[in-house]
Parts: sequence; C-alpha cells; structure tokens
Amino acid sequence: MHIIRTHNVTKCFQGKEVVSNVNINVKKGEIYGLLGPNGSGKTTLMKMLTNLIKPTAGEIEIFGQRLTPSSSFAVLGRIGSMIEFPIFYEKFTAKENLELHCEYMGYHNKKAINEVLEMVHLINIVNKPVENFSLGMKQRLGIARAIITRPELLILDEPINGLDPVGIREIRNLFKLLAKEYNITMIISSHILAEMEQMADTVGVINKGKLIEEVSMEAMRERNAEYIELITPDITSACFVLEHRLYLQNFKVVDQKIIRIFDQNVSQKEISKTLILNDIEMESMSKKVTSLEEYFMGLVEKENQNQVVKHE
Ligand SMILES: Nc1ncnc2c1ncn2[C@@H]1O[C@H](COP(=O)(O)OP(=O)(O)OP(=O)(O)O)[C@@H](O)[C@H]1O
Repeated sequence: MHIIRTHNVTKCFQGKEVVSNVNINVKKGEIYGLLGPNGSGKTTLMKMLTNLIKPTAGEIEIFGQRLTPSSSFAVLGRIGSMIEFPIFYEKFTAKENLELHCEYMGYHNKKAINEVLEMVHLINIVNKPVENFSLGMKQRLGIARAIITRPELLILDEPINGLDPVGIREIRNLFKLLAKEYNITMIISSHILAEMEQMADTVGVINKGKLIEEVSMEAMRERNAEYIELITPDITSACFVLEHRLYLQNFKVVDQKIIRIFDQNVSQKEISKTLILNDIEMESMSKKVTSLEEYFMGLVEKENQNQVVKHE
C-alpha cells in the first residue's frame, strides 16, 4: 500500500519549472530518501506534500486521498513535518514550545512531551529558552515537534543538517526505530548519499527538478557488487570457457574486449589458470567495485549531459 503517490507534480516559479512531472511512490512503513544536490527541488516538493504551496500542475495522493485545500486539514493532522529550518518562539523553552504545538494540534498527552524530548536527547535542557540553542539542538527540537503527536507519516527536509556525527547517528537510529516499532512512514530529504545508504529503504534521486531514478536500496546494493574485470581479444572463447569450464553464470560482456564477472566464488587465479589452459589470450584482469557514489554521480551527470544535448 502506498502512503504517498504523486502524479506528474510540477511547480513553476516566475515561469521557471523547479519541479517537473515528478512521480514518487512511498510505501507504508518505509523510509523513503529523497536524494538530490542543493537546489534540485527537494524542499519545493516537500512543501507541496504538506500543502504549504500548491502544485502548478499534477496531483498528490496521501493516504489514498487526493490532496486539496479543503481536504487537507484532516490529512495534515496525520502528518508530522519539518520543512527547511524549524522556527520556534525563541523566548520560550523547549517544553513550552512543545506544549504550544500540542495545544494547536489538539493533542492532549502530558507524558508525550518528556518522552519525546528524551528520544531526541534534549531532556536535560527542557527549561532553557530556545534562543540559546545551537542549530543542531533546534533541529532535534524540530524533530521532537514533528513526532510528538505520533503521526502516521513524517516529512522531514534535511533533518540532519547541523548535527555532529554523534547526533547524526542518534537521529538515524531514532528514525529507524520510528519506522520499525511505530510503523511510521517517512520521507526524508538529503544531499548526502552515505546518509541515505544507511537509512533508506527506497531512494528517489532528484536533479534539476526531475526524478531521475526511484529504486529500492536492496536493488541498489545488488548493483553495487564487486566484480572481476577481464580484458581479452578473444571474447567468444573466453565466455565459452567461463560458462562451460568454470561453470560461471553471472558475467556480462560490456564491450568487444571486456567481460565483468560478478560470481563471488571464483578467484582471479582460478580464472587465469583456466583461460591459459584453454589457450585464451588475456590482456589484463583486475578486481573492481562500483560504489553507490559513482552510480549516483553517473546518473546525475548523464542527466546533465542529456540536457546540454537538448539545448544545443
Ligand atoms: N519561492 C520561490 N520563488 C522562486 N524560486 C524559488 C522559490 N522557492 C524555490 N525556488 C527555486 O527553486 C529551485 C529549487 O529549490 P529547493 O529549495 O526546492 O531545492 P532543494 O533541493 O531543497 O535545495 P536546498 O537543499 O538548497 O534547499 C531553486 O533554484 C530555488 O532557487
């Protein structure tokens, strides 16, 4: 079941498209990572999901219902969000800010405030005015405010901004807990691939307003496997030997001379010995790995090149 689906959602500012025909599909209970460089349209998309701005075209479906200005109140009550930098009443304490939020949301559970402050590790400073908070502390308080009413869906824009490495780890673990124990669906934006890698179940890659890939992390990791690259002028015979002498099944010819072998249970030594025995010439053999980073950079660069070609 999908919690969010967008259908060709588009947003223009002063005639310029900053989000173009985006179709995302967020499944119930998953952490969906919206990954893209700065300025790629992540915040704008999230603002549309939370009804802060209206799409220029396209439709948004949340909890199976079309998002409209009139239907939105009931829907938005089931969503917790933090878009851009969280804003608070600076003179008020963390506790008072959360009390005000609960009042506004009609959520009356006195215990929830301490529980949630504990979850984001702010319990020791509940009575300090927010104006004394660092960016990271405000970010944690923003997360606390987003989760306090136990929403079914969390929409968080760059939530780890301003956190130090320890803070990042704590918040990451909190998100995983919320997804797993409380079955909260989450869409989280970031420009840091490594962060998404450790958290997300599905990743949507956005660049220049366009969604260029939506893929499960599991499928991603499979693509990311190590392989042995073999360069040989005798590709047909080499393939024959790999298949019928070494009984390999998972290899791919990538060009006239190059074979990539993804089978993990064969060594380079074994391959070269068998090729030599079968009189097959070999130019080189090496172990390689495509990192996720390379893969995503490749995607973004390809998209950028396509646009250059289109403009020429
Ligand atoms: N209200 C606005 N009026 C005009 N242009 C806007 C407006 N809001 C955003 N933009 C432009 O839309 C593009 C996408 O911005 P957006 O903030 O959605 O990107 P982002 O991926 O969230 O980036 P960042 O991580 O830097 O916030 C940018 O070029 C930005 O300048």
